Amino acid sequence: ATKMALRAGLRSKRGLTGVAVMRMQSPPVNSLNLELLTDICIALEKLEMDKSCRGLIITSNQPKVFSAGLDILEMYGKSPEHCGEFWKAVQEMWLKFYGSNLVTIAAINGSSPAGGCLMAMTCDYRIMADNPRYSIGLNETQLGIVAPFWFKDTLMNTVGHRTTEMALELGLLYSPAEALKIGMVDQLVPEDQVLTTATEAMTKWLAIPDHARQITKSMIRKPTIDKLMSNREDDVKNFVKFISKDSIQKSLGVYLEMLKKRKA
Ligand SMILES: CCCCCCCCCCC/C=C/C(=O)SCCNC(=O)CCNC(=O)[C@H](O)C(C)(C)COP(=O)(O)OP(=O)(O)OC[C@H]1O[C@@H](n2cnc3c(N)ncnc32)[C@H](O)[C@@H]1OP(=O)(O)O
Repeated sequence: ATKMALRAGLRSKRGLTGVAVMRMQSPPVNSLNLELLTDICIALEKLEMDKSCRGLIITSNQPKVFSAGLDILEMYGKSPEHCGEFWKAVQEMWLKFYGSNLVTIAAINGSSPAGGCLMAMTCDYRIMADNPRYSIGLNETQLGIVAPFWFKDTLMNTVGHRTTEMALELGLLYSPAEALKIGMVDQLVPEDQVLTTATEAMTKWLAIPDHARQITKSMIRKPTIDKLMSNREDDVKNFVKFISKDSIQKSLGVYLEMLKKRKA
């Protein structure tokens, strides 16, 4: 049986029509594997074609975690062919979200490292739970891996050049308060208010005529999207070559062990 990895539906409560809520529910930590990425892309594609849908809130059904980022098990000990397929799915998710015509809001109700942070940053607006135990950021270098140029571009477009240098080179994970300070997230609220606040924020964004907002969004994001679009195949090749290196595989193995030991 196929596992439902997310729920998407159009809500009509409190006068808020045309807004879908996508809840990632891939236990234990919503790590982005091929199945979840594919489900997310298909759901977004359907919403994008649905004329009654104008906005999307993405959140998590897992406690304490928005998304643990890319599933390391999809990149560790796998064939080059598998790694290539996986990377295409990551690219697809980014392209669909970053270029979405919908108003997209991330309701970040838990930690959101690496690919989880990337996903949140593709949205138009980010609301995070004000819990100092949670963290968000692009921590790739801490795993001994390198975030590709389009991860870097997304971060730079969000927080600026100097902050990106520090954040990316040091692989920094920020507390919600720090993330707000550097502009990685836009608003902090108590944990139980993340979704309602996202709904309120959505009302403000939906007050703008769609065509004007969409053209403006595209004008700002298109150069970044085009850069990946014109380099997709090379980017896959680079990823496969990089991730297949013995030294990188070793780093990933050590990191996975560390995650397990930390738990014990
Ligand atoms: C020259 C340039 C070329 C460039 C080419 C490209 C190069 C490659 C670029 C790749 C980009 C990668 C992006 C990523 O997203 S990598 C993933 C990074 N993610 C992390 O570092 C997060 C790790 N996880 C955590 O910190 C915690 O799990 C978290 C805070 C999210 C939750 O903590 P919690 O205590 O609630 O949960 P546990 O740690 O106990 O985890 C539960 C189980 O889940 C496993 N787990 C966690 N995260 C992942 C993951 N990302 N992938 C796979 N598995 C994960 C964890 O091991 C536990 O498993 P067990 O129950 O079996 O022990």
